[in-house]
Amino acid sequence: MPAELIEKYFPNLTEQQIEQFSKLEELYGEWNEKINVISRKDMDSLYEKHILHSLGIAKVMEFAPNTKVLDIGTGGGFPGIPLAILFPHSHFTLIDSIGKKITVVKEVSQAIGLKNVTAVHGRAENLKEKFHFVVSRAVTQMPVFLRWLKGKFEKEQFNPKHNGVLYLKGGDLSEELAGMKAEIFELNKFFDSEFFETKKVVYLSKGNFNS
Ligand SMILES: C[S@@+](CC[C@H](N)C(=O)[O-])C[C@H]1O[C@@H](n2cnc3c(N)ncnc32)[C@H](O)[C@@H]1O
Repeated sequence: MPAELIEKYFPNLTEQQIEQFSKLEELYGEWNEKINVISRKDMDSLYEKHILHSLGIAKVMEFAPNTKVLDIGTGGGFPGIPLAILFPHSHFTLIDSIGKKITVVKEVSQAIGLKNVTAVHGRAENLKEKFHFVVSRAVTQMPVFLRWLKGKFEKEQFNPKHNGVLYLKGGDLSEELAGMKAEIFELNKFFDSEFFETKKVVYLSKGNFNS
């Protein structure tokens, strides 16, 4: 079962979490027939390239209960849905500017019984809510992304150890992150596969953006 790949790296999953991860293959397979949410060539490696990749964030940050997390440009639900399965006591708001992708997020979340996901159709820069963390994967260049974060963090709740941005990136980041105080975590330290050789989690705490 492909969900075994997830158990290999996250051995403390509950039965419910294992079932939820297991169901994703069929659900995304069905949705991909109707709407192209995941590139078709990647469907065979859904668990590695999308689910485990999304969970790279969980190797860097363990979200405490009641943490509010925003996933900007979630597409079909990455990294938000895998993280919401892994952290059932945190709340995840998944936003995308394309309505049909948000339909997929809503349907998949409902089908696996996720109670901690809110799916929003809209542009991230227009969202007025406040969060503790922002996560994202493959949406835009960091300087643009940082502008979208204005007003997204509660000032009085801001604690640099417990708030910030976790961004999944590939390739060379030196130019994009020039002048920023970023911590970079190489995912091949956590996951044993060629796919992760160039993949990283960029962690930005306050000081890099106008909260
Ligand atoms: C390349 S896809 C990545 C989707 C997903 N994060 C993933 O890794 O599979 C980028 C997504 O960002 C969304 N997007 C782009 N600009 C946005 C904005 N300003 N607000 C919300 N979503 C946006 C697009 O609609 C698209 O679904």
